[in-house]
Amino acid sequence: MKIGVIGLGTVGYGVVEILTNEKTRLEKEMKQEIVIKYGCGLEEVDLPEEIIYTKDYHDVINDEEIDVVVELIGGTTIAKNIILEALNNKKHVVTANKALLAHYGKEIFQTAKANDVHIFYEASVGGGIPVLASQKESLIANNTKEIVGILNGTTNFILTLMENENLDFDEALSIADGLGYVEANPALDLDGIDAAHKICILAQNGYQKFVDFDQIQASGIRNVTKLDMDYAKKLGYRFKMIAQAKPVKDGLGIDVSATLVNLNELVANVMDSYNVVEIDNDYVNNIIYYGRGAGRYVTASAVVSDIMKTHQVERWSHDYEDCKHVYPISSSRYYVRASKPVDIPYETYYSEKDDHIYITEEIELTDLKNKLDDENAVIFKVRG
Ligand SMILES: NC(=O)C1=CN([C@@H]2O[C@H](COP(=O)(O)OP(=O)(O)OC[C@H]3O[C@@H](n4cnc5c(N)ncnc54)[C@H](OP(=O)(O)O)[C@@H]3O)[C@@H](O)[C@H]2O)C=CC1
Ligand SMILES: N[C@@H](CC=O)C(=O)O
Repeated sequence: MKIGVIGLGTVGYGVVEILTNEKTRLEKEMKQEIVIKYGCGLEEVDLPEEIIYTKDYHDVINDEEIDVVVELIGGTTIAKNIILEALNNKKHVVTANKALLAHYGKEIFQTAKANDVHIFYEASVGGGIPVLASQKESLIANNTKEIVGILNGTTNFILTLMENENLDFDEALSIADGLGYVEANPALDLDGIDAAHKICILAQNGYQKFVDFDQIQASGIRNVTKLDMDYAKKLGYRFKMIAQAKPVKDGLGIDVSATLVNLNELVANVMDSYNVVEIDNDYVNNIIYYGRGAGRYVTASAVVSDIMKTHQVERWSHDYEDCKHVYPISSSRYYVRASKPVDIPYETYYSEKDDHIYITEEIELTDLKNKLDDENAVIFKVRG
């Protein structure tokens, strides 16, 4: 097997390290030689001497000897060209690029099929957690009822540090960045877009439908304050950025939002950069995947497994229909902080200083907003 790794940053360099350190064991397992022929990056890094360094990805995708191209530069422009050109050159592709797959998955999967080559992308969801392989292989007997998860390590890490270390938002973000968790554009993490990319990929594979990413509504954690975190805790809840997908009417309900989760729920206790994915299935019922969702070796672990897979298994099928509609999931219980008492259906009421805190009964968001005579009221979803 001859591999070219394009992108030698956090994940790409980790892939080179793991493949180099584990070469003997992996070769024995795969019963073949495993060679990284190229490392491609914009700036030269320290590579083992047998690996050819190049700045130009064309060297990799046009080399007839290369059979696996590993795309780890991120983004949706050059990365898209790399992947489509590599597939059209009959190379297997491995990527961690969730943004690209959420936006252009259909075109990419169809190009792989047309060229009779594999594309694997386990690292794109949940870092090192083998959740996509489980969906495509181990859970294939089941129809998926619901997918719920914490899918972004950066925001979970920030929420954890804000709560446990009393750090402010920017301090926590800077630590997450130093640990290699944060996207090149941090807004993707903070505004829930990265989690939306991941729930889009999980929903596609779970419901065998291509989802139009632009129809997904996502919000992030920028509006979560220490004040609301403290009130949530007093009422027995913790803030988590929850991604959710389930069948709704003639399509799928998909949502990403900062949500108060009951402390008795397992999801509420997933801290640090850990991710969790709960998949409710019709035969095997609820299955929970838990592990680190971001970081060099965590992510590189999934990429290396996928590289091996290109030489092991049948191609994953992506013969999906288009999902007709994506709906927001707006019927929920809500946390409301208002500056005066309000007339809404509620389960719990708490008041401190000038704040009036409610946990509502299940209600449609528009009905709740209509009933609230307070434009400045703070509203978050509640779970559990
Ligand atoms: N970090 C993580 O924990 C995770 C990352 N991912 C995904 O993995 C992918 C890589 O992420 P990550 O390693 O963190 O990103 P980095 O920014 O650390 O690495 C990307 C590397 O690609 C290089 N690069 C950019 N353009 C080119 C090009 N045209 N040719 C060659 N190299 C290029 C960059 O160089 P330069 O810096 O000079 O621009 C950089 O070194 C992304 O899709 C990301 O979303 C997925 C799961 C977890
Ligand atoms: N920025 C992402 C990296 C992994 O996907 C995250 O924080 O989860």
